[in-house]
Amino acid sequence: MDSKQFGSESTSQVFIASPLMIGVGVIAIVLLLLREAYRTDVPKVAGIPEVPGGLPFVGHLLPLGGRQKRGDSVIFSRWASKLKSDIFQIRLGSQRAIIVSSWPLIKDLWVTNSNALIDRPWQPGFINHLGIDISSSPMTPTIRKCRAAAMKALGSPMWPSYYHLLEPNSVKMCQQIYTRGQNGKLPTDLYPYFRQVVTDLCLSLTYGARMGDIDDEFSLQLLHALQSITEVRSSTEDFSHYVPLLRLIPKSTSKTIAAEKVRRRLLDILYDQYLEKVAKGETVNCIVSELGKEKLTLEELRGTCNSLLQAAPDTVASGIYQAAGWLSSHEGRMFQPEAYKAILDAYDGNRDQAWDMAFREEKVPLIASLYKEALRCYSPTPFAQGRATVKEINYNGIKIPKGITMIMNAQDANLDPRYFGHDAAIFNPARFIGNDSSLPTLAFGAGSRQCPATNIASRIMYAMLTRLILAFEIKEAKGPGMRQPSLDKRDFSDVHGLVDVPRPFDCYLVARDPVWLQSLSTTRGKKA
Ligand code: HEM
Repeated sequence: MDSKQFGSESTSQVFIASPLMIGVGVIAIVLLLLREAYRTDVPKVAGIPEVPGGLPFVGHLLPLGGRQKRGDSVIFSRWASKLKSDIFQIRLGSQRAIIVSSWPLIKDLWVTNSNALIDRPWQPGFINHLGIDISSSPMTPTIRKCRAAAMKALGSPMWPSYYHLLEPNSVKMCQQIYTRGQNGKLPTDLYPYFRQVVTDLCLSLTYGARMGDIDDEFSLQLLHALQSITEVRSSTEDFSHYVPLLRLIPKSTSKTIAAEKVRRRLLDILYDQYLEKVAKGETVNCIVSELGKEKLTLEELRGTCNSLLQAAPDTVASGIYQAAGWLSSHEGRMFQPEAYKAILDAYDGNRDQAWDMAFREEKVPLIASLYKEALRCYSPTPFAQGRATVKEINYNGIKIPKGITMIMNAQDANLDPRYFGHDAAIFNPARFIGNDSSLPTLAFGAGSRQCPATNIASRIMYAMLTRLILAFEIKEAKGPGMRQPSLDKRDFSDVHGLVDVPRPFDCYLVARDPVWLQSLSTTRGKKA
């Protein structure tokens, strides 16, 4: 056989093999696509209605993730009404999820069956870039240890060591608002102020750092990175987190990877600063200094710190901000004199004492009720955060299988007239007076993975609102270019991930007593 012959034979062999291979390939791909199109991690659950119209591959993802300029809670709520059912199932790509929207059902499942709902669903393409992350991980032994360390750092025995941060920061905040806003002549956006106070606390309790220790650019970069990660967490925006086939397409980078790189670099700087302080002989009390004592590895400690820093700034700031937005509205302005009087009455008219005690006790039922109502009406995390079952639950004869995603529609339940009465849609600041329930709203979730910061976040909200009302009259900023607060309970944010960041608004803050305000010391009470 000459070389020419050999060449032509080889070509014809390839020519014969190719259609066969292509045919087999096409059949394999079609079969794979058919299998993938409707495959879910857990089969359809009998006895729970499914939202009709689920598409191949993506299931019910299409209207979610803010693609209709509405949060997932609002879409869930529409589906619940259409199906006339407080419990239904959907397909998030290949992830089957059960959505629950009534208070009694959520209580039965999240609280009564707390142990069965202790895991979090895995969000591939997100969580694998974050390292240890309490909020998004199943309850592994590592997460259990980190969560215990977080609970300890956030527990009430630790609060006295945080007063020396919160108290001066909130004084500084009020004095800055007064000066920069020229005592109500210029409009003020309160959000950055609230976020600053909470971030400073969290930096201190995690890495022993302060916002003041670091320049503005650093804080802004850190806050931006934290917010970018929060926007992706539990979000249905990115199909590839739910559709396995899409994860086969290589991604050179993503928003999460970029934000995590920045977050890691900045937190490494904070960690190095901590080590420098220790090397100089300073005593720094923070979570990182517990290394060794808590039997956590360095990576676990960092994971704990990152999880707290990640969860805190926007949630707490969002809660206080919406309360302040309502206070600046027409109804809120009518309420302010009553709130001011209630605070003074609780302290026999002693304004200094009322100011001093704001972080130390919740003595004014009306203010406690105000922050709870703000959290009810404007839940910063409207669909809490998904859970995954670790065992089968038999619920009224329905078998909810192990491994399924469970999502509470906290926003819907918080606004449910069947639970809160005919005026559930109205912001009533006195609603929670006399209600000492340990679960007044579902803003912090419920059960085994309820927010570990529920109490401290509530106290911060209480104290910040008390001080704001003592210091200022808050007025709506009207006129050209002025932004009004978004007070629609189901539409106050343009961010549709896990945390709703309220739309910005302006207000005027007029000091009730400028001399008194300026006389306040950033230590405690009045300047000497
Ligand atoms: C008003 C403020 C806050 C709100 C509305 C809020 C809301 C929530 C919600 C709904 C969850 C999920 C709960 C569940 O699955 O049942 C959660 C979890 C969590 N929150 Fe908060 N949170 C707030 C403030 C904070 C703060 C200040 C921190 C830290 C300093 C924090 C740290 C965490 C952590 C670490 C988790 C994960 C717990 C786990 O998965 O075991 N949160 N939060």
